[in-house]
Amino acid sequence: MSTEKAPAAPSAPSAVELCKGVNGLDKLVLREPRGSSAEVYLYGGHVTSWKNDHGEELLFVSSKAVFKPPKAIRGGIPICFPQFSNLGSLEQHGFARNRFWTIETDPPPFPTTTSSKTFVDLILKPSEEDMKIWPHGFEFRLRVALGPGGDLMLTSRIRNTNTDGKPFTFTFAYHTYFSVSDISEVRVEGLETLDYLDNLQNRERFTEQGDAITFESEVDKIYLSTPTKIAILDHEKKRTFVIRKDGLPDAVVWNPWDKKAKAMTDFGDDEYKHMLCVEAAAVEKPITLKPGEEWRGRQELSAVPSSYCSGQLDPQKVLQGS
Ligand SMILES: O=P(O)(O)OC[C@H]1O[C@@H](O)[C@H](O)[C@@H](O)[C@@H]1O
Repeated sequence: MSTEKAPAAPSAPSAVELCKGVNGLDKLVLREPRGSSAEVYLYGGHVTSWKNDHGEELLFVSSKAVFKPPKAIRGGIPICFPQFSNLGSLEQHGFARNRFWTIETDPPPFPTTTSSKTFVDLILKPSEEDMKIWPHGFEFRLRVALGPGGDLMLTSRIRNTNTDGKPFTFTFAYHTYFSVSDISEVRVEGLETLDYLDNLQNRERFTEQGDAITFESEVDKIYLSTPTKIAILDHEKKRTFVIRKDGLPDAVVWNPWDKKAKAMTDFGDDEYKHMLCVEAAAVEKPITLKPGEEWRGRQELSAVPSSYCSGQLDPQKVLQGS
């Protein structure tokens, strides 16, 4: 009887790899066979890169971003939790974006199975220090997945693990920085005629006009009860980003423009021209969870050639002649 081992099958390159990023911080790199990729830092549970199958970067990260705690990384997809903006007693946008998350190898099953095989599961639990500023037990599970066609999917599951019987309340946002060629050539579709709170005018409530949103000055608005699908059309790049969201009724639209850009130390003076934040969020109606309850909020991003998506060139509409 031969004791020789059969030759090992050639191993495929690992779809998810843990390596060192800027300043030696741990990051995970997800790769899809067709070429798309994503990067996630354990610091902040923060997606810092999403590339299509041509290797083009789709997210904006500032050239001046500081990859050093306690500063949150400027760009990519910071997670705002348990507080959006300054709507509470915590630091701006909460603390999840500047804590170290851990990899969870065997998370509780998802109610629906995703088609993606390229994903990573992270978890954040409060430290003793966190409990002093926000006295609640929670488990925040984040799955970052890359679809076969290059779609980037983020699913958050937040569970109340309080043992004192108390509920807790939070606000939330996926603070996504999209990379755009020229902000003055960009428009956002899906928010027309909606009500919004204007952060630049004491969060006063206004109603958006009927046209797609375009940009010619600073914008900082919280659109309320938005549709599940929002599109960002980048004419120069001939690219459309489609945001699909679930459990996140609001959408924050932010561009700091020139003056605020200059005031931010971790943001280049002219970089506002090349980014736009459209943030799937739950802000107006905070989420309350009783002990044992879990909330789920999901965002799915895709980047498609514009001609397939803009209202006028929708192939269905062209076929129907409307
Ligand atoms: O500088 P930060 O804390 O990352 O926040 C950036 C911006 O984030 C947006 O979501 C807010 O609406 C803005 O008001 C804020 O300026």
